[in-house]
Amino acid sequence: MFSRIVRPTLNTARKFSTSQQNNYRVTVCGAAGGIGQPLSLLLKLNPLVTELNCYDIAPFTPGVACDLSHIETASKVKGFAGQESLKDALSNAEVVVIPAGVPRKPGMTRDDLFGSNANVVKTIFECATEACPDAIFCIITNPVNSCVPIACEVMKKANKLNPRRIFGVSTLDIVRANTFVGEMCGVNPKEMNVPVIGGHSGITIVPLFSRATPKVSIPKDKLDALTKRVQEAGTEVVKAKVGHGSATLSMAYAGARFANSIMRGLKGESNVIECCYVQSDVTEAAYFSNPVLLGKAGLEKNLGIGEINAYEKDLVSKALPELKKEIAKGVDWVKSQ
Ligand SMILES: NC(=O)C1=CN([C@@H]2O[C@H](COP(=O)(O)OP(=O)(O)OC[C@H]3O[C@@H](n4cnc5c(N)ncnc54)[C@H](O)[C@@H]3O)[C@@H](O)[C@H]2O)C=CC1
Ligand SMILES: O=C([O-])CC(=O)C(=O)O
Repeated sequence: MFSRIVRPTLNTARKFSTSQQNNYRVTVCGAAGGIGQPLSLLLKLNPLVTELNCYDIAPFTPGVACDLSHIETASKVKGFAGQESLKDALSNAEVVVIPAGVPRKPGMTRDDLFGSNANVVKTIFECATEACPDAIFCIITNPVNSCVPIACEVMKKANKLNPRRIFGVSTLDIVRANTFVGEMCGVNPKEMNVPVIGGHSGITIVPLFSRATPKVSIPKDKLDALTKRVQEAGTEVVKAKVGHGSATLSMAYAGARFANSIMRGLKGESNVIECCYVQSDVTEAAYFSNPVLLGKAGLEKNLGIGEINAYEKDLVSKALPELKKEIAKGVDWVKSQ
């Protein structure tokens, strides 16, 4: 009997680390920040990550990498501080996750961050056109509605644009909708899946409760408040943090979930679907978030909006003018540079 028990040996540990070598080289830009640090931690724990490059302009970034490198998972962590190391940090990356840039303070809109963050995104993508043009890019930096068009325009200028590989991360909106509706209806939020479409700011965020799975019935008099809570959830956190930034921990979770889905798609897993903000012809807006099938190409298939009810159609029609304005702002800004 005892002889049949297989004990872990050094050999099996070696096998584990070898299998990891087929997985992905990931770079986090903004890795020393409020989102970047817990996001890098979650990526260090993900067996789909083989190499984790932590890049930030903050001089202590190698310290963040050193700290992470002591965690007993097989991936290798390296730290890169300062813009002169950006090219090395991005070189050969397969997945790049970008939470670099300034967060909101109370009273600001996400669009108020454009003046600081447009340039952050432009700089990273200008470097990426040389260092890792074929990587998959996951943009967290706000205003997401404008930053994704900025990234695409920079890649287009360099003749390197592949819109199937540039994503705005709106996963936190889905995570919040799942949580809020789950709490309201007595369903474990982990079991909930509420698509959220449109963009990632105020009224451009359109939760589709009619398409929630499992099916939930939300009383008519609660639907407006629930919709508004999802649309304003970022501001709820900004206010609660009283001047000390915006969502970081829930965003790190959401960013890690999205990056994990990207890597599962790259691995060839079937039926990996996430709502995300991408270049699109689904509506009159040139960028739009809705469920997409992820795969080896990045965006394998845009699944569109699907059936929505009159209430949700009205939300989409209110979202579109704002979304188009924020998209044009990003596109025009790159063209003016
Ligand atoms: N997509 C979404 O759902 C969400 C987006 N965000 C956005 O994520 C961004 C980051 O938020 P936090 O981590 O809370 O801010 P933070 O200020 O804590 O961290 C940002 C980090 O970016 C670094 N950074 C600034 N300029 C840089 C550059 N040019 N290159 C590389 N790194 C640079 C800073 O040194 C800092 O470490 C903000 O724009 C925020 O609005 C935040 C929450 C949710
Ligand atoms: O609200 C903010 O500024 C950060 C953000 O995008 C969110 O939490 O959804």
